[in-house]
Amino acid sequence: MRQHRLTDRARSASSSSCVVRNTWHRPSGRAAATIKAELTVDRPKLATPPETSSGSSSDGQQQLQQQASACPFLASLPSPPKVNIPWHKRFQQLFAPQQFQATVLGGSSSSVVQVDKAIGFTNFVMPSDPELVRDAFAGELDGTTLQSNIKSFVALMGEHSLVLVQEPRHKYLRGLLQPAFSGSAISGYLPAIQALVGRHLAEWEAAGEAGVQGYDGLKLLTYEFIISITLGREYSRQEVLALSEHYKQWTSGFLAWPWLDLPFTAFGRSMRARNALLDHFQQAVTAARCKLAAGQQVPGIIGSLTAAVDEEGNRLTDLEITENILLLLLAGHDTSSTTLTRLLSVLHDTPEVVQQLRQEQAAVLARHGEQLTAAAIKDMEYADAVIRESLRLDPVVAGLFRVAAKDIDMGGYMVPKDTPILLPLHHLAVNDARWAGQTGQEDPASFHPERMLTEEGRQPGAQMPFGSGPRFCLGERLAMAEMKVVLALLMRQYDFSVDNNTEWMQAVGRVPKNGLPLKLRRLAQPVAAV
Ligand code: HEM
Repeated sequence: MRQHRLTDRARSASSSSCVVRNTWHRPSGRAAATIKAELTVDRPKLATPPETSSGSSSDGQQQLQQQASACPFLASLPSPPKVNIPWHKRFQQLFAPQQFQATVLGGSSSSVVQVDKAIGFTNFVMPSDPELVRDAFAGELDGTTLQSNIKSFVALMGEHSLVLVQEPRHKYLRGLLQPAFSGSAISGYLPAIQALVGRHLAEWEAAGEAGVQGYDGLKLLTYEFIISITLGREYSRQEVLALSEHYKQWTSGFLAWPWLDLPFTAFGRSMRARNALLDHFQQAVTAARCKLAAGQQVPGIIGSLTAAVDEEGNRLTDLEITENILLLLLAGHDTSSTTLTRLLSVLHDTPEVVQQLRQEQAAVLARHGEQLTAAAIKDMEYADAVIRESLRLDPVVAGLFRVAAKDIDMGGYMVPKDTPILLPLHHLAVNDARWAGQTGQEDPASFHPERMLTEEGRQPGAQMPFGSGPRFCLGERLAMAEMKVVLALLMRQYDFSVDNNTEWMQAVGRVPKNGLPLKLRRLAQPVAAV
């Protein structure tokens, strides 16, 4: 069905006419043609939004007060239909975001809904159309949306953190960080990644029948990975564990009350841990700058960051580098470990997928040899599909917030300036229209990597596990390379089993309550080139 979507964007607010840029939403989801139209609109009566129910409307009589926009066109639009979510269900937002999103969107066929404030919880609008979600991501570039910042997050991340700075500073900073994540940079990290993953697999094998806690093992692996690839050297286990203690203390502050930065408060302890991490990174930056000054190469992401220079010859300051290394620790650690944990769990139950992965490795070995080069990683199409399919069913980042930077038209509804916009990434991924109505192996609820290899499956569809727009995950290629190295080395040399008899709890993504006990046995006949 052809749907009309007016996005934004009042230019003149003072008269009864405003210039609006119209975009027409095509069912293909491709970027729409943009036309400028001069609209002269009589200010109509303000619309009262229809109310939809999640089965729990407070009194069924509530009428939303539409906030009037200064732009007559925007003022003529209705507010998104309201969904009433009882207070106790609002906690799902924290502990079961996927269920929360289904609760909010389940009862409405509208492309956008709104939810009121509740004690301790913000109000927000939630778009259910993937193209509106992409627009909200992209809106940071044309000033219609902003990244949302919460106080504790700003204090703990630091004002130079890429994830917090707003446009146009964000674009500038990202441009300086980008080379550290280019194809050639990742190619350079691959030998270290292969050696590191090989060491961890050998340790798990050495645990024999006692096995290891798979989730903890993967967390240690991805932590060591991000520390050593970022700081450009091998770290001893002792060093990794010491830094990991600071990391845990630091991240615990994200849930703490952020106004009392004192030694005995959780937030204060978290800030101390942040400082300890920054001190460590500062020493590494100083050493890297000395090496660069002496004309030596500095390996790792830190080498790229200390060498980065803009068109006018400006470099990143020490604080910009150290605060962004802190961000990489956060962005690149739990995300990959949770995805890999889910992967081990699902592969345990799908031996036919394991078999396919092994066949692919036999072919990759034949074409590229033992070394996992950039070409070999690129050649692992099936492993790529397996990871993307796992992220479809369980995107680690279940949802993200943005804020309306001004009054905007979202799918034909008026969303006032400063309204939080909750982007339901999990709900979109599992309800992707590409697989709707399929049955058997292809049922949308089934793990079926082959769907990702079809022409349709190669398109992004409603799946955005790495986000979209100007803040699309900077580490996506590095994360995919890391996860493919783990899959490749595991499949080539080992048989494995996990204890899947567990509940999954919400943390950064869903994690196993039982720690996912894991046993690794070396294959009697390792996968060989064919
Ligand atoms: C499975 C693994 C990963 C997933 C699912 C993931 C997901 C995401 C998502 C959804 C965003 C967008 C956030 C937003 O729009 O506000 C993001 C941003 C980001 N990610 Fe990842 N990520 C992963 C791994 C990594 C790794 C390994 C690194 C670095 C080593 C990394 C670095 C970043 C950075 C720096 C940003 C901020 C980009 C910006 O604001 O411009 N990520 N990631």
